[in-house]
Amino acid sequence: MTLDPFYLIVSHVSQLELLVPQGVRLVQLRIKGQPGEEVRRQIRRARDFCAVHRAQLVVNDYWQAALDLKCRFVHLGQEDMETADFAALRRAGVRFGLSTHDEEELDRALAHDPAYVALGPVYPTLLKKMKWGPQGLDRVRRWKAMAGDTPLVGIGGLTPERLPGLFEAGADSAAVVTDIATATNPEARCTEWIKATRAYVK
Ligand SMILES: Cc1ncc(COP(=O)(O)OP(=O)(O)O)c(N)n1
Ligand SMILES: Cc1ncsc1CCOP(=O)(O)O
Ligand SMILES: [Mg+2]
Repeated sequence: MTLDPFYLIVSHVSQLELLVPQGVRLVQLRIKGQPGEEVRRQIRRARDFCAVHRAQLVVNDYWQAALDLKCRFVHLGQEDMETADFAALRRAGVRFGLSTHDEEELDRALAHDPAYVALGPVYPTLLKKMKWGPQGLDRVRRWKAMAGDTPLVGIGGLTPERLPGLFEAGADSAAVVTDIATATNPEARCTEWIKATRAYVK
């Protein structure tokens, strides 16, 4: 499976509705700290919006809601993997991407035959406190070699300026939250990302 090289991550469906029409092909809805009903309302809205705009929606964390609402793709972290029903996801044909931060996690993730593995944080991130320091581009290179045919997503502290290094190191896709969410003009910044990643479409 080929992944678009630009992987946008948003925290609310309204951001998705603002940015996807710029030409985003791969977008994750990463909702935190909301009641279940609100989460499902946003997932439903994102699902329908992405279908109209031919963007691939990835639902973060809420794999059961994704199954119930007939979404096709989820992202799971290591803790999420402990509770996820992989058999049910497979039966429903729901693809999944998995977070990894060290080699043990990478081995565990690859054993599930995911649609991609993500490595982060490649650079320092402001989004959340993490127990891992910046992984760096050598680690991206190593992950690419170990992941074989499984696509590799880089995440954490990415900016358009950092993309050539990331892709040269072997990443297939670059995921971003902060650089776009905190931009003075997120739409314009999103367009910059789209332009900066087009050369890496496979
Ligand atoms: C593409 C991508 N990579 C990594 C993550 C992080 O997932 P996780 O470790 O479960 O942390 P939260 O995002 O749930 O806080 C991601 N969401 N997307
Ligand atoms: C959720 C997550 N997982 C690894 S880094 C990260 C933060 C997102 O990256 P950024 O906000 O720096 O673009
Ligand atoms: Mg998670």
